[in-house]
Amino acid sequence: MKLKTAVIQMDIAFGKPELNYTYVERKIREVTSHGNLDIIVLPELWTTGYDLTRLDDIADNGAETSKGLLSKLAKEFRVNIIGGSVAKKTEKGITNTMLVFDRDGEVQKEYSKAHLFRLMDEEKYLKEGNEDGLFLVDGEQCAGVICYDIRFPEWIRTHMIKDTKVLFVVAEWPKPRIDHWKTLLMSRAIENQCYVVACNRIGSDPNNEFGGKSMIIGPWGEIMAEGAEEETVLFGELEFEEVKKVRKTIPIFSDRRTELYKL
Ligand SMILES: NC(=O)CCC(=O)C(=O)O
Repeated sequence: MKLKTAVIQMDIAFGKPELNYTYVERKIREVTSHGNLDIIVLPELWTTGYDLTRLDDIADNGAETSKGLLSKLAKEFRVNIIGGSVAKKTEKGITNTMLVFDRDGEVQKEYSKAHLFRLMDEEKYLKEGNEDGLFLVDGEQCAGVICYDIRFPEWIRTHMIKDTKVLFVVAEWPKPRIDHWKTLLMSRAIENQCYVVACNRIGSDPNNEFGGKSMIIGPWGEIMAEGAEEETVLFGELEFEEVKKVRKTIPIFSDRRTELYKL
């Protein structure tokens, strides 16, 4: 089975959810008009950007508005949507939450960022998640994590030992560390022998310039598509048989010596 995937690398209007909703709807209508797509991926915090000091006013209550829009589009175009993440207002606080929809527009997963990034003050305004990022896409095991999460290989590995074939990464990764971004994504793909589909934003906000370089990486570590620093859509086909082949050639999952690993 081959899944045609589109990664929407976009700018985000700082603290202006309405503008971002309009933009994302237009963009999804545009990419789906190019032909049959199976998966669409959006970046981190695409409704608000990192306007953290105003989150009390602009975070999405229960993520209901974001869910309404993405569910409608997923159903209309019969496409899976890895809906980046949004600032979700809950009774316990605001979370940075990934929303995943299947082709019927049903929510398949909500994953809240487990590792909050202090360099961008996340811990002051957001509550961390405590659940895994596992979900199925068309019946195949996938996982999703958010930006800084990729610096924790042990967190990613806990997802990968479930025979997970694709790791989706949604991000707002700043330009000064874009080499880390690329190296970390490549490493996660090679060490887990999986596809990595990573969506970063471009543009800037009052505190950061973001680096783009969204990527689709194959299970052998090959770069299948890479964005520049401008608005773009990356396309790639994910073929689950490829993951099986790589894992058979170098069987790292069965060669693991977990009795030696003291974490
Ligand atoms: N939004 C984020 O989590 C950014 C993570 C980051 O920049 C890093 O260097 O890690």
